[in-house]
Amino acid sequence: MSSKRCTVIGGSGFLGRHLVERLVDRGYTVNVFDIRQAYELPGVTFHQGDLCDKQALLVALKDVSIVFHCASPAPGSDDRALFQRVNIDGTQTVIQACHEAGVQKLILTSSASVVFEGTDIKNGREDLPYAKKPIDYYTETKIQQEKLVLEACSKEKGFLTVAIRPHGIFGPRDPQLVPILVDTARRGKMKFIIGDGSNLVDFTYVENVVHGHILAAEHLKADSPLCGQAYHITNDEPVRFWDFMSQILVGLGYSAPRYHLPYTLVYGIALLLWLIALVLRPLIRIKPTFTPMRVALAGTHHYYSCTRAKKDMGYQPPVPLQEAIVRTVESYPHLQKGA
Ligand SMILES: NC(=O)c1ccc[n+]([C@@H]2O[C@H](COP(=O)([O-])OP(=O)(O)OC[C@H]3O[C@@H](n4cnc5c(N)ncnc54)[C@H](O)[C@@H]3O)[C@@H](O)[C@H]2O)c1
Ligand SMILES: CC(C)=CCC[C@@H](C)[C@H]1CC[C@H]2C3=C(CC[C@]12C)[C@@]1(C)CC[C@H](O)[C@@H](C(=O)O)[C@@H]1CC3
Repeated sequence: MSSKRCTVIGGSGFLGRHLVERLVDRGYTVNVFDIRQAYELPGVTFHQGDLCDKQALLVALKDVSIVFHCASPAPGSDDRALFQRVNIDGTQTVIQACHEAGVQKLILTSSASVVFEGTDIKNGREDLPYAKKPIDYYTETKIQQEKLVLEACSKEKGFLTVAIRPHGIFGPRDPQLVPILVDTARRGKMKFIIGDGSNLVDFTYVENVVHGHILAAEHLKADSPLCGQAYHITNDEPVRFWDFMSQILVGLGYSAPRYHLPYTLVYGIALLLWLIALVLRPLIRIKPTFTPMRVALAGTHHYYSCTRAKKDMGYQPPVPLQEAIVRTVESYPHLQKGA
């Protein structure tokens, strides 16, 4: 079995597609497994299916030595049952299918948010405990998913696993950060800075996240320190949350937020709106823009050390933050003001 045959589960998604493109450039033979086929690429074989379906997965894992698992329901979905089914039960199915297909390495896309509880994290390392009170179902199930994958690592069975924990991925084709930001600005809701605006955060360019995944796959060996470990992958350039948002907004022709609102006030309002939405759910579906999670992410410090990734796999982010912002802004001409 060639060590350059791999399957990307979730390969139609934002991160997954960038990963697939890079793998192809590096001479890998790539299968994509996803519930939808979003594009076509020479040399890539698509398998459409649900990762909870082991038989469908087994077809896509045949003769493959590396599996990248970067599928997940969208974090904004509030569907607890879906998160449980895909991120927990589905990941168990992925592990089982890897065993049956003789896959040697599984690289999971986890998230740095598995340790975030809505309060400041400054230069957080991987040995921080998992969040005891995860801020949403997405995070709750990402924690369980990461545990499952890391516990499955077995040198005896010849099945090695590692988890990559990116934070705040952005870049061309991102369906989330920039589109939500622009939509919020177009509705006139991006005038305010939550808190004093000094909170530092990691935003990570998608190509750097891809680089971290490929390094992890190539360094994961039975005698390497990567086995069964989690790694933060960031741009290693924490930035003020509101400076980052302002740069994207101004780059796209919108005004930067200017007026300050106290963090506790906005968080309280977001919590109240979330409760109202929950109570009214049987009658009407309301999706507030400023959820408690978004307010917490916008008003606290959350940046992470990637010293472990530098030491164990020689990670350095190839694309610096300023260049990444410019490339991202240029990639969204349709979201420019007035477009
Ligand atoms: N975007 C971020 O800021 C960020 C940060 C940290 C971690 N992550 C993680 O990175 C991974 C990729 O995120 P993304 O931003 O590219 O999301 P995305 O929504 O663009 O991609 C996820 C892909 O998974 C697929 N998928 C969902 N359910 C599936 C199922 N049951 N079976 C098969 N495929 C399924 C979707 O069709 C989609 O193509 C996720 O695991 C996410 O938790 C994302
Ligand atoms: C206040 C406001 C409405 C800002 C608009 C931008 C937000 C939509 C955006 C800012 C930080 C982002 C973020 C995520 C989603 C989009 C944001 C809230 C994640 C929660 C997505 C899931 C990842 O796993 C998280 C991670 O650990 O990287 C992201 C954290 C940052």
